[in-house]
Amino acid sequence: MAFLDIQQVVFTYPGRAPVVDGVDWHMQAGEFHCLLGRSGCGKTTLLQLAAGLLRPQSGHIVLRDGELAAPGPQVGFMFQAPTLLDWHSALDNVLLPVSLQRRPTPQDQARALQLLEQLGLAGHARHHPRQLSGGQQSRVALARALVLEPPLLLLDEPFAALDAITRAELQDDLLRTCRERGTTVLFVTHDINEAVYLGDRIALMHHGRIVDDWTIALPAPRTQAMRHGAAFNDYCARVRAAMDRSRA
Ligand SMILES: Nc1ncnc2c1ncn2[C@@H]1O[C@H](COP(=O)(O)OP(=O)(O)OP(=O)(O)O)[C@@H](O)[C@H]1O
Repeated sequence: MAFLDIQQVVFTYPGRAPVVDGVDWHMQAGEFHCLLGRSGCGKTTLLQLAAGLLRPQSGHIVLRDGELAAPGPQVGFMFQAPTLLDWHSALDNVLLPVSLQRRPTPQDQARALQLLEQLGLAGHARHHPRQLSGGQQSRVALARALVLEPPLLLLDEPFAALDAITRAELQDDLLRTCRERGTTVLFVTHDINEAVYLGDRIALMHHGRIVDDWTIALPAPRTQAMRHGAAFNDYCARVRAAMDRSRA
């Protein structure tokens, strides 16, 4: 059985045609999948369904062996904007999902500090968001999404606002951190290059449906040098051609 099983899911906002229109998608534990598609095709809505933030009108979303009914500690999120609390330190921002449930223990603090360290922010735990760069704020948001050690991580264009170099660094940090923890990741992006670099699989969404998908057989761990190789660029060209076909 799949770790995350999206079965024939349909979702419609009131008064509109279905935005998610019969999606089937299956992920095994520890896999990293990218969801790619043009603006407005339904990617964020599908991610919100997978998070339990929206309920499908028909179909099922099964996480491990239970139907997903509501958001919970089994799912971590990160969205495009880091949305940190400016009056909290980086460390307290990372601990926020814990603080909302109970008083953080020394073990929680140690885990949050370890995440900050893994993400290259060891010296910034006491800094406030306004004292951090955009890339550093995104790292804090990523650590916050991981602090409860969710087995499933849902990411919605988390690096879209960053410059290319910072983005590439964060992609490597994300891959390493999730590999070390065995986290299963569903990652929404517009960027073909990003999807090929990160994904074990890519799903292409168009008008609420998955219209194409690819298994990316590049070696793991990914290295920046792979971006210049023939295999990488061949995958990018194939995905690009499918996106061009799905323009209508
Ligand atoms: N709360 C809402 N109420 C009504 N319609 C909505 C709502 N949220 C999204 N939509 C519509 O549903 C469609 C899909 O939106 P969604 O945000 O899922 O697309 P997306 O693929 O993530 O787009 P983008 O890449 O631009 O973020 C769009 O046409 C959007 O206008």
